[in-house]
Amino acid sequence: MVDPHGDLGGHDCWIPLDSRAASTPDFVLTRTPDSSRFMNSTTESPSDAIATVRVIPGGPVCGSIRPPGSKSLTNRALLMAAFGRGTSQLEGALVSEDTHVMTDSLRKIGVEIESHDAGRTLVVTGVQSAPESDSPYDLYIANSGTTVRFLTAALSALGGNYVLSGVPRMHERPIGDLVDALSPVVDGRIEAVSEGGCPPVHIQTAGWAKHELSVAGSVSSQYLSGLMMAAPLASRRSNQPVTIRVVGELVSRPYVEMTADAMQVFGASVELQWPAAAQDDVLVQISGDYDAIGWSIEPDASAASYFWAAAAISGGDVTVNGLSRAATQGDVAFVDVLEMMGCQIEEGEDSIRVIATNLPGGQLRGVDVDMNAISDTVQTLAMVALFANSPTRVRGVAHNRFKETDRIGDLASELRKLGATIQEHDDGMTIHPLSEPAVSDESPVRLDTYHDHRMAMSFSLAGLRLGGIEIENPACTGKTYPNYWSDLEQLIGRAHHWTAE
Ligand SMILES: O=C(O)C1=C[C@@H](OP(=O)(O)O)[C@@H](O)[C@H](O)C1
Ligand SMILES: C=C(OP(=O)(O)O)C(=O)O
Repeated sequence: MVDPHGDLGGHDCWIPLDSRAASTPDFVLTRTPDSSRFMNSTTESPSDAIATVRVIPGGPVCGSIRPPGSKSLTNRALLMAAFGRGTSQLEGALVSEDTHVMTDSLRKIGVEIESHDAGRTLVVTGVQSAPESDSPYDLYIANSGTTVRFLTAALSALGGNYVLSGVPRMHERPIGDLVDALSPVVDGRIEAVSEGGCPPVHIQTAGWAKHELSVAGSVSSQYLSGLMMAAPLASRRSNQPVTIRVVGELVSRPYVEMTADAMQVFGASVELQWPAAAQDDVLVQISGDYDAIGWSIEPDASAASYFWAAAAISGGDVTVNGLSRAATQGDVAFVDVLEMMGCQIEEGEDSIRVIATNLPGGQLRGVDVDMNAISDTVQTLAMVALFANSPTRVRGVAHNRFKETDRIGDLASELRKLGATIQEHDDGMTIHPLSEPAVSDESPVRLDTYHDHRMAMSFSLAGLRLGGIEIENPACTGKTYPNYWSDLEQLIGRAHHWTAE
């Protein structure tokens, strides 16, 4: 028994991940040779695939971990390096489906990307002009919102002929507001062909002909981020700064600040003007171009939320390394919500530790919280809220209905299967404490994940306290975190239970 921090007040804690010598993960996801399915390559043969996983409940989770690189930063960095001047080196990149479809698409249109250290180091040589082709480039973007929205904007500014398509759910995820922003400015045509303005997206342009745009931001901030990152490509042609006006509400503001920060790291100049009054519009002015740089990518803060929540839910003590409150990613603010619920937060120079070992009576408090800025952590919070002593109201996340799945309606359905009382609201939900669980080792419950990585990772947290939770299609974490299950096993110090199809 190792006490990783030395002040755990008599709680039983496991050996911290960082100090466990030569531990071998029990679960490593790899694709089957035909790429059609995932399998656990430590125990399964290529013909098997994983059907469900159960996390075995136990005591407090204590230890430390460094999640893989940020998806949002990796896909921004890839895009800017791909169209920058010279060769950039990205360290600590995320290796996952969302970043794979970005690198794959960029390579397809002629961007040279060398991969080292199993994909965590990427050397990218930028291209400056539209690729030649008689027929459109077919780019597969799976269900990656960042990839389709960032590429749509950038490729329309670069010029060329492209079709971007993905999985069926991607063809239900809106991109109409971005296409409407681009249609009046492109020299050519752009169209989202599925009902309601959803991908596939068809692009055939010779770049942008104008340098003033308006975009709506109430469905996704990725439209504005995409336009901002595309602007330097358009400025090359016009030699004029680009001005973007956001009409109406803008969701997920920290991601726009992240875009501006990252663009400045790559040498572009960005002036972001936030409205002084509610009725004013957000205004962005962009000039300059992208230089080649060396950049080290932060660990993913949305992924970190699962480990911080594991401490809160289990009365444990978890340190996430590589992130501080000064991180570029807004999702580090998830620890503020845990603090409101009663957890103690300790910030190191390059780490954030969540301590829940000294909660009075082990009790978390329910909270009333606007999560518009940190909407990827709503599912994580919902799991913590089940174990609080009063209801939790989540506000400001109507846009969560447009993500990998309807993250309000579908989340409510799955929580109800566990016996929870949930009220659904237009802009969020109320989660009542789980007083009488409808799940146990004797009466297992199978939770659907809707191909949503965050559903799967969040449900694993409920499994730390409740026996019998079977999470279907655990491989869907591959969208942003292929090694989630083995990292969790190592952190909690016990193996999960797997079933094959
Ligand atoms: O810009 C980004 O990197 C992201 C923005 C957010 O999307 P919305 O702006 O659609 O909320 C977030 O949910 C997504 O995971 C990543
Ligand atoms: C919403 C998400 O991803 P995206 O919009 O980039 O597909 C997410 O990762 O939770």
